[in-house]
Amino acid sequence: MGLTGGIAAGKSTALEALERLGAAVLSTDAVVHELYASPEVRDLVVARWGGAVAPGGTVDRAAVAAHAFAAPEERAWLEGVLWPRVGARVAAWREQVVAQEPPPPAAVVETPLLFEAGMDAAYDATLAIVAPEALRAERAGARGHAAVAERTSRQLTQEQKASRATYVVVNDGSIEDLDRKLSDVLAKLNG
Ligand SMILES: CC(C)(COP(=O)(O)OP(=O)(O)OC[C@H]1O[C@@H](n2cnc3c(N)ncnc32)[C@H](O)[C@@H]1O)[C@@H](O)C(=O)NCCC(=O)NCCS
Ligand SMILES: Nc1ncnc2c1ncn2[C@@H]1O[C@H](COP(=O)(O)OP(=O)(O)OP(=O)(O)O)[C@@H](O)[C@H]1O
Repeated sequence: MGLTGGIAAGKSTALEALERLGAAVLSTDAVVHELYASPEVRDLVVARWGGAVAPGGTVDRAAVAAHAFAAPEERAWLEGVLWPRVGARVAAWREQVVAQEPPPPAAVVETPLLFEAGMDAAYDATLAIVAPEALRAERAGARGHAAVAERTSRQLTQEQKASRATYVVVNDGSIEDLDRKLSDVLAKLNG
């Protein structure tokens, strides 16, 4: 199942909850983090944007975001580098999950741009995590990501994500509420 949602809607929190409920889980944001730690991807971004994006040899994600969200062609270049590599990692992970005995109740991949990148076609079902705007703003504020407006403008709205998804979970309560809602989704998925 593919899991998505807007910035700070609670995608990672939902993924953790699904893992507690027994699902096999993978986050493409985490895969992207690993890719920046590889010399191959680091060298590609340094070749494009200069040594200041990897001071001391470690990629500075805020510096990458400043370049990537400054112009559509820069963002497209970065996505062209990362998405095929993310896709290969997801495919390898799925092969490993399929071989698990007993099989997990679900295999869930968190992908922020699931619909925008057309990656939803790779899944039997999709799940959108949504939350009221005020709550998202409050939760995102604690985060302090660079270029939030640019990221948001590149994404579908919460309503659009919800209308495309097989399942929708509103993350407006406690973690226990979220667990219960996700447990219902797993029951439907296997029902
Ligand atoms: C630009 C980068 C370095 C910023 O890193 P940072 O640590 O600040 O953010 P992080 O990666 O944790 O992402 C946080 C959120 O930003 C949003 N976001 C990330 N990339 C994009 C993008 N290309 N377009 C729109 N929103 C995005 C998502 O909602 C995501 O959940 C990084 O996000 C990146 O390399 N993005 C391009 C790859 C991509 O498209 N990733 C999305 C999952 S495949
Ligand atoms: N039900 C909840 N109750 C309390 N706090 C929550 C709940 N859901 C999420 N949060 C908090 O809100 C913040 C954002 O949640 P989370 O990181 O899961 O969102 P995300 O959609 O993965 O964000 P991003 O777009 O930044 O990757 C986190 O600090 C998380 O702990």
